[in-house]
Amino acid sequence: MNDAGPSLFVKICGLRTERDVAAAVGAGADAVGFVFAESPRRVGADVAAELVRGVPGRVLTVGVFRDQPLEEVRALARGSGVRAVQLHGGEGRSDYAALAAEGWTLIRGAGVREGRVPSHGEMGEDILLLDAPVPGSGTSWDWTSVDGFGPGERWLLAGGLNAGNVGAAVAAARPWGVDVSSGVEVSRGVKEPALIAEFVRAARSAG
Ligand SMILES: O=C(O)c1ccccc1N[C@@H]1O[C@H](COP(=O)(O)O)[C@@H](O)[C@H]1O
Repeated sequence: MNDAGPSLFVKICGLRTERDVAAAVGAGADAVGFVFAESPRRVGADVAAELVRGVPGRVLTVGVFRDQPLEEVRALARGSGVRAVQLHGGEGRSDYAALAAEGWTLIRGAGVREGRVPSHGEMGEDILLLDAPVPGSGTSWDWTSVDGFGPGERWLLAGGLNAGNVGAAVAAARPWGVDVSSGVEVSRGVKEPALIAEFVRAARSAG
């Protein structure tokens, strides 16, 4: 995985077509996400596998799940060939431990409610993703409520980001990386290459 180093790690999520993947990879994204949870962005394992094959090794491929049985997560992650699993539901420590033992990089999606910011590593995740309470909804939250992550802690800021606000969000919260879906779409589930390029540029110049 690109360890981001001094520059901001950028993930583009909810890709559904070869055009989306080409736009994200061409713009210089560090990670691309494929949604297997209930969503207008949902893809099946076969479509995702085809898309994953077109992603260069320097880019982390991520499968996104929400409240799905562990067996289903395993089957979709294996079938698609993603290298990381992002969990957004009520999965427990034992689920994280089982998936970690099988070698996936684990991202924990956690909603920030009423300013309560979860701690990094509570479930044994590699990367914490702080999001709005409803993931993938394009809703933002109070980024200034984040305080106290150490420089070595890998956490992604997500929720309602776009090229116009990512600079201010990064300045306020100082994340390790950022993640976007709705903010690079022209309509729900439909990505726009120009918005992806603009987002990556804005994020990179902020971080
Ligand atoms: O995108 C979805 O539909 C989705 C469904 C279930 C879990 C997570 C989902 N997406 C994640 O939501 C955030 C950001 O979303 P947005 O930019 O506010 O639209 C991102 O982490 C996606 O991976």
